[in-house]
Amino acid sequence: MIYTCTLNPSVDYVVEAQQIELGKLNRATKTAYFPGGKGINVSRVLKRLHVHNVALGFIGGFTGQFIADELKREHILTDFIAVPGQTRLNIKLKGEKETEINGAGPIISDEHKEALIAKIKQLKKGDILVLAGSLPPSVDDTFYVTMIEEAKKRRVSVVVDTSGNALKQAIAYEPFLLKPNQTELGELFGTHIHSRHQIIEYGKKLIDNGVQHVIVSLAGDGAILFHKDVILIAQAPKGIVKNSVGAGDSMVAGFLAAYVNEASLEEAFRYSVAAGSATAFSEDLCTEEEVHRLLGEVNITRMEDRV
Ligand SMILES: Nc1ncnc2c1ncn2[C@@H]1O[C@H](COP(=O)(O)OP(=O)(O)O)[C@@H](O)[C@H]1O
Ligand SMILES: O=P(O)(O)OC[C@H]1O[C@](O)(COP(=O)(O)O)[C@@H](O)[C@@H]1O
Repeated sequence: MIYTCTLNPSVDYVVEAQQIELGKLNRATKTAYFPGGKGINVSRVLKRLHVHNVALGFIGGFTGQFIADELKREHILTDFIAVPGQTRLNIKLKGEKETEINGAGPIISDEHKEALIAKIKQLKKGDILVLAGSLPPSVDDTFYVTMIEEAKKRRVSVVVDTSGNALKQAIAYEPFLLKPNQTELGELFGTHIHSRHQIIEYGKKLIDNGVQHVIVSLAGDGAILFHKDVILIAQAPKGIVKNSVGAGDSMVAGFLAAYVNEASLEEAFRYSVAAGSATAFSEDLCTEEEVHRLLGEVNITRMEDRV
């Protein structure tokens, strides 16, 4: 079974306006609410690709209830821990440019943290645990390490899609998959990445450190996959971007969906990039139909001689 874990879910409130001027009254032309947070997005895309999974994490208040209701409506299994306070509301402003304001999230007590660890202790050999997104301010960034340690004791494969220190600490545990974007990859090594050459250099370092698969996502420029001695470079399909929120999460889901269906590495990567782009070209997350439509448009080349 695949378990996703979102410590800090969100209701993503997407607001479109012709132009947005700070300090003035702006009128929206369109608004929408989506259940969000990185693990929850992974769960929603997996389900659309017919892969059963369970969404774990903390939810609270009317925003948390909205997430629980929406996932139920989509027939996604959940095992959330209800906490006092409100799940955050993340604002995604779409004017001439995309601007995001992500909330901080509620306070999580030690008792609730322990309740989540108890759920991780129930996982079994062969399960996959996806740890995705930021941590609420009251949760120390070593909490992911605690969860990874419990998962690894049980031979559960761990996927990590977060940033900052939490991501840095995860590397020592040789996760199954990391999906940093270019900025996050640079942060991991305390640098800014400006070239393809640097992406290759730092991607290889992650593999040399024991990470099993690394996908560095490059938004409209596609992605690069690293695994053992293999480096695959994908060009993303071209299209009109409607809402790129969740594109990275869709990549993780696409890769896992193909992996559990025993696809080859290249096919799993193709599926991953198609899912990311299908989400970027959709208002909500991708549909299976759109992912399949884009598969043939993902151009993958192999970088020879990984030395
Ligand atoms: N403008 C775009 N055109 C085509 N595909 C895109 C675009 N933006 C994102 N994608 C797809 O989504 C994937 C993840 O996007 P990215 O923005 O790098 O992730 P994140 O949201 O994690 O930063 C990309 O690798 C690509 O496949
Ligand atoms: O946990 P964080 O880092 O604040 O990110 C949460 C946000 O990320 C998202 O999961 C989208 O992530 P991506 O665009 O990176 O795929 C939104 O649904 C949510 O608002």
